[in-house]
Amino acid sequence: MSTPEEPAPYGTGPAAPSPSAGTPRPKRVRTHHLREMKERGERFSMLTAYDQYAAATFDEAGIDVLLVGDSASNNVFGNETSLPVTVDELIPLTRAVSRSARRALVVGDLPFGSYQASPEQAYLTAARFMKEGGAHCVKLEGGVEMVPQIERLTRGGIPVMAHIGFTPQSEHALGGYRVQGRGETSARVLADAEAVQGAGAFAVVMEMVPGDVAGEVTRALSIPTIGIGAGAECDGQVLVWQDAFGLRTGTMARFVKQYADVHGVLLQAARDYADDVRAGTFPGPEHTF
Ligand SMILES: Nc1nc(=O)c2c([nH]1)NC[C@@H]1CN(c3ccc(C(=O)N[C@@H](CCC(=O)O)C(=O)O)cc3)CN21
Ligand SMILES: CC(C)C(=O)C(=O)O
Ligand SMILES: [Mg+2]
Repeated sequence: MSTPEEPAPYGTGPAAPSPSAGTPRPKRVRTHHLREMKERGERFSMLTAYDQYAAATFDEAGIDVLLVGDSASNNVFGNETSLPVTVDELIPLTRAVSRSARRALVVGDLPFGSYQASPEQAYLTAARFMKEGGAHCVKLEGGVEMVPQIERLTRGGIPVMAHIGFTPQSEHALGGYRVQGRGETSARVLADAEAVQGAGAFAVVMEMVPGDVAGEVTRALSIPTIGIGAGAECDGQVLVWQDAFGLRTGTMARFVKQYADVHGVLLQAARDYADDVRAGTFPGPEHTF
C-alpha cells in the first residue's frame, strides 16, 4: 500500500548550496542580540529577501536581519499593492530564505487579513510561518490596536517585530503613501511605539515617520527601532532589496538609496545571450558534448 508523499519538514533536507558552503556556520543573530546592539549604540541592517540566492548572498554580506516581506506581493508576484498576497504564497518563500540564511535572523511578514481578526487568528498564522516556513520570528503591522495580538504571540513563544507609522496594508485607510506623525500626530506614533513595546514586541519598524519623531521614539524605547524613511536616528535600517540594488526601475520613494544597477546588468546579460543565440555563437564547441 502506498502512502501519499508528504513534503519533507523544514530542516530535514540538506542545506541548499550557498557561496559560503563548507565554512563553519556563523553564530546566529537572535532577537536579544539586536537589543544588545542598541544598548552598545551599534547600528544593524535588514533587507528583504524572497528566495535562496538573495538570502545566501545578503547573509554572506553580513546583513543582520532578512525580512520575507509581504512586499513580495509587488516584488515577486507582480501585484500593485501588498494587499493580495496570501499566507500560502509567502510560506514557501519564507522556507527558501530560512534554509539559505546561516547567520541572519529571518522574519516572516504576516500578510493582510491573516492576523487582524483576532489574537487566535494571529497565533495560528504566525505558527505556520514558524513551523512550515522556518521563520525565527514574525512581523505584523499596527500599534495600539495590535496589543492583544502581540501579547498572544509573545506568550505563545513567537517573537514579534511590530511595524508602525505608514503601514502599507492599511494604505486605503491611510489615504495613500503618506508620511505619518507630522505635527500633532507625532503623539500617535509615540503611543503606538510604547504600546507595542509594552505588549512584548522585541523590535519595531517605523515607516515614513519624520526623522526627529523617529529619533524621539528611538530614545524613548528600550527595544530597537528599524527605520524605512524614518531618518538616521533609528537603531537599524531596512530597505526592499529590488529598490536598493536597482532591480526595480521607475519612480522610487525618497527614502531609497540605489547601491547597484542589477536591472542594467541583467538586461545586458540577457541581450548578449539572445544576440549569441541568434548569431549562432552560443553554444560553442566548449559547451557541446
Ligand atoms: N518595492 C517596494 N518598495 C517598498 O518600499 C515597499 C513595497 N515595494 N511594497 C510595500 C510597501 C509600499 N511602500 C511604499 C510605496 C511607495 C512610497 C512612496 O511613493 N513614497 C513617496 C511619497 C511620500 C509622501 O507622499 O510623503 C516618497 O517620495 O517617498 C512609499 C512606500 C513601502 N513598501
Ligand atoms: C518595507 C518592509 C518593512 C516591509 O514590511 C516589507 O517589505 O514588506
Ligand atoms: Mg511588509
